[in-house]
Amino acid sequence: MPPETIAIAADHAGFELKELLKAELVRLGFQSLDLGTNGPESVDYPDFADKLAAALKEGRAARGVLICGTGIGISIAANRHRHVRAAVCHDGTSARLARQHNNANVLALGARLLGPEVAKDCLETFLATAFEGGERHTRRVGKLS
Ligand SMILES: O=C(CO)[C@H](O)[C@H](O)[C@H](O)COP(=O)(O)O
Repeated sequence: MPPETIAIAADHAGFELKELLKAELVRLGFQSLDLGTNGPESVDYPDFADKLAAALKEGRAARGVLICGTGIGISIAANRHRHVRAAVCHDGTSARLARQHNNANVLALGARLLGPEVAKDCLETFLATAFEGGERHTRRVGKLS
């Protein structure tokens, strides 16, 4: 079976962490779909959230990672798309619960807030954790869309 493709995008604040997490994705056995930005020049995070939302909608990836300075702006932008459930995570626990309870399909990270090891832990946990399902979580997630 081919490796699962994970879409990844960032603004200028998240560019460096995106590069690091791309390598981490390969180490974890995934393939990355890099949607930019491709350098440290200032860009607007909504543009990259929109690119990732489009990739998910078109089936080019089922899950994604978005990075800006705090994870906040880019997650707000991504969550304007009905098919996106983007969760800003700060540690392994929030990443695990974002999957188990919220069935989040996008991990949002703040590159100016997290060290590389914590960011890698968020990524690995997010990708390894399944939605818990069950009546209450399924009902609540259903109400989101
Ligand atoms: O949207 C944000 C704040 O929630 C992100 O952290 C952005 O990356 C940040 O606003 C970019 O700031 P800059 O001063 O333009 O580098």
